[in-house]
Amino acid sequence: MKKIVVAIDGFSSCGKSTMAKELAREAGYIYVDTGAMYRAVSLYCIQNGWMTDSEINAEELEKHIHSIRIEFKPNAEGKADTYLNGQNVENEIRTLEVANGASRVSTLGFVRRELVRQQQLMGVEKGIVMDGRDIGTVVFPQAELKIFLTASPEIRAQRRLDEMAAKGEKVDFEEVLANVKERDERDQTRAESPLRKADDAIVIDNSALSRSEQTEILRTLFAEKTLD
Ligand SMILES: Nc1ncnc2c1ncn2[C@@H]1O[C@H](COP(=O)(O)OP(=O)(O)O)[C@@H](O)[C@H]1O
Ligand SMILES: Nc1ccn([C@@H]2O[C@H](COP(=O)(O)OP(=O)(O)O)[C@@H](O)[C@H]2O)c(=O)n1
Repeated sequence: MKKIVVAIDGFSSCGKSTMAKELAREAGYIYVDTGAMYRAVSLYCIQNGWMTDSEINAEELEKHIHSIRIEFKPNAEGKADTYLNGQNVENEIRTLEVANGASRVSTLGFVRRELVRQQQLMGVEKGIVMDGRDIGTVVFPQAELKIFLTASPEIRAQRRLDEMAAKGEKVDFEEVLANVKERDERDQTRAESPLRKADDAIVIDNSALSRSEQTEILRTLFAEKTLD
């Protein structure tokens, strides 16, 4: 079976990482959550006091961009946790505040260039499933399988709310919905690598699909692309 690159892009909280992780596990591929990388940069800015509600200190961030080390290491359950300069930040990066900051730092060209460079290095040997916003358009335009995942904003907000509630976090639906819509809007309208469907991407709307149904669709597409 030939090794390929699988690029999964789409809107916030629609299930990209759920399907990407599942496929990577089954195929024995590396899985990379590029959103976690933008979230780690966001957390780094917050920790250093470089991000307020209205501004990002882009000058300081640019000076330090090469000192930000992001790694993924398996935890006791075998899932990859995100590390920022040696610290496990997997839980910290999943807040709405960090998500919002991620969508703001991701508009900066020098941030995107550095993270894209690292992502391309991770995929040189193929055998990788990567999810994000620009994987099929910018990071791996030659990816053999490209998916553009979507679902209605209300369904996506409810899924994210359920996930946060399961972790014991108290957030309200309107707050999560506003966060999802604001990030979608910023992702689609930014000048640098805006979120858009690659011309050769396959669109999957999973609003009415279960996790296993969406994985089955992906599994079938993957099998077709990896036939020798
Ligand atoms: N088809 C689905 N039906 C219901 N919930 C789903 C489905 N796919 C994913 N989820 C859940 O939705 C939430 C967001 O999924 P996630 O994979 O983190 O999205 P993304 O990577 O696009 O942000 C998670 O809690 C996940 O378990
Ligand atoms: N390849 C990527 C991945 C994420 N991002 C940005 O990073 C933010 C967080 O990404 P994420 O994938 O963790 O977000 P969710 O879909 O999990 O809510 C997004 O809102 C995007 O603005 C990006 O610009 N490019």
